[in-house]
Amino acid sequence: MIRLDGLPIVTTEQMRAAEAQAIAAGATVDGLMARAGEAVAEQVRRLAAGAEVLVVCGPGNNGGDGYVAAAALKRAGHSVRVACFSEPRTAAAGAARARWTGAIEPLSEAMLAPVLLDAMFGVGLTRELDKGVTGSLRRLIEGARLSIAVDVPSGVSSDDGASLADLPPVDVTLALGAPKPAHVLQPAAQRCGAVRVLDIRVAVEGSVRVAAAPRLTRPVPEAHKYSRGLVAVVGGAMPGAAALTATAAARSGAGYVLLLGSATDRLPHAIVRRRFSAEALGDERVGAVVIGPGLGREDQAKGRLDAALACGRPLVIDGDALHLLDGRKVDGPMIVTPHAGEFTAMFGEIGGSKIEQAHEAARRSGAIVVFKGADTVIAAPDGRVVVQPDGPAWLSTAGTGDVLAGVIGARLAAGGDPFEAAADGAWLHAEAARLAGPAFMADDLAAHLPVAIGRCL
Ligand SMILES: NC(=O)C1=CN([C@@H]2O[C@H](COP(=O)(O)OP(=O)(O)OC[C@H]3O[C@@H](n4cnc5c(N)ncnc54)[C@H](O)[C@@H]3O)[C@@H](O)[C@H]2O)[C@@H](O)CC1
Ligand SMILES: [K+]
Repeated sequence: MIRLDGLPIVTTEQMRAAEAQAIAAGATVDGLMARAGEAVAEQVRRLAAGAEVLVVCGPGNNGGDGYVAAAALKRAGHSVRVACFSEPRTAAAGAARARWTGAIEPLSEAMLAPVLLDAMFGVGLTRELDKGVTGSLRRLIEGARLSIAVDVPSGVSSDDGASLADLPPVDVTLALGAPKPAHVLQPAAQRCGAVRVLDIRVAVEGSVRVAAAPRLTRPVPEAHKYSRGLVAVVGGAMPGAAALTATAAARSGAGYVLLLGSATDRLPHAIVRRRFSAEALGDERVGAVVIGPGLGREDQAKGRLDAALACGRPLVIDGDALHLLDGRKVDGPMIVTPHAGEFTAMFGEIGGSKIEQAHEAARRSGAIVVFKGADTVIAAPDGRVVVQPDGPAWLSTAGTGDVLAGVIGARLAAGGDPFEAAADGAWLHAEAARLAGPAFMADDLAAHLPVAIGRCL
C-alpha cells in the first residue's frame, strides 16, 4: 500500500488512457482486473484479521474487482460472502462473476458482516445513486466494524469529488493505480477514510499531484538575514491581522520581517516596524511583499495596493487586497490566496472540479492561485497543480488565513519557484495545524510553524 503524498492525481479519462496503454503493451482487461482484485483481497485479508467479509458487487468493472477479490479471499480460506443488486454489464465483470463459486445474496436482504468490501461503483458512476441501493449500502456500512471501498467509495463522482449519494464514510479506500480527484476533493474526500494506493502496474503520469512534505534545507554557514529572505508585510485598517502575518513569516524561517503601517503593541520585537512608504517596498532586498490581511478597503488601502503592484517585488495578495485587485496583473511573480467566496468574486463562476477551476483561474490571471478550503488547490498558469487534501478542520477559525499568507511570504522570500513556495507554504500551514492539536487559535498555529519546518529538514 502506498501513501498518497506526491502522487499524480488522475481523472477517469486519464486512467482509462493508461489502462489502454497497458493493454496495447500486452495486458488484457481481465488481467488488469485480476491484478486489481487480488491486490484488494490481499489488503482486505490483512485488515480483516480473520473476520468474515461481505463483498457487495455492482454491475461494472468495480463490481468485477469485487468478484475477483471474493474468489481470492475464499481460495485463501477466508470467510467471505457476496451480494449484488444487478447482473454484470461488462464482459470482464461477467467473467469474474462466473469464477465466483459461492452463493450471491440480493443486496437488499444481505446479512450484516463485520467487514464490508464496497465494490459497488467505482470511477464509472456518473449519476445519483438509486435510493434503494443507497439505503442498503448505508445499512451494511453502518453495521460493519470495518468498511473498505474498492477504488472510490460508491456514490461519489470521481472526477470532481461531488457527492452522488448520502452515505456515511468508509474506514479505508484502496485506490487502484493512482489517486483520483475524489480522494482529495471535498465532499468526496471525507467519505474515503484513510486512502492508500495499490500498485496495479498501470503507469500514470500527470501534472496534478497530491501535496507532499517540502524538502527544506538548513541555512548555510554564510547565511545572513537578507539571504534568508526579507518579507515586507503591508499593514492597514486592522493591525492584528497584519501582525499575525508578520509573526507567521518570522516563524517560517524568514531572515527579516518588516511590518509597514500601524502595528499592534504586542508584536514580537524581532519584527521591524516602519511607517508605510512605497520606497520601502521597492528596496531590492525585499524578497516578498505580503498585502491584504487587515488591509481594509478604503482609499488608503487602495493606494497601498497600487504601490505594491508597482514595486516590482514578488507578491502575495490575500484578503482585502483580492477585492481591490480588480483583475490587474503584474509582470513579476504573484501569488493570490482566495477562499471560495473571494475566488468567485475574482473569477466568476468557472465550471468543473476545484482542480480545473484553480487551473483556469491561474491561466487567466497569470498568477499562482492558492484556492483555499478544506481541500486547498494550488495551481500555476503552466498547468502544474498540487492539492493539499487534509488540512485539519480546526483551521476554520479567524486569522488562520493571515498566518498562511505569512508562511507563503517567507517561502517566496527564500527564493526559488513561486509555485513551490505556495505549495510548501500550504503544506507547512496544514502541518502546523496538525501539531497544534484541537481548538487552537491562529496565534498558536504560528507558534507551531518552527516544528513543522523541522520535520522537513
Ligand atoms: N481503469 C483501470 O485501469 C482499471 C479499472 N478497474 C475498475 O474498473 C472500475 C471502473 O469500471 P466501470 O467503468 O465499469 O465503472 P463502475 O464499475 O464504476 O460502474 C459503472 C457501471 O454502473 C452503471 N451505473 C452508473 N451510474 C449508475 C447509477 N447511478 N445506478 C446504477 N447503475 C449505474 C454504468 O452504466 C456502468 O455499468 C474502476 O473503478 C476500477 O474498480 C480495474 O478493474 C482494473 C483497472
Ligand atoms: K467502490
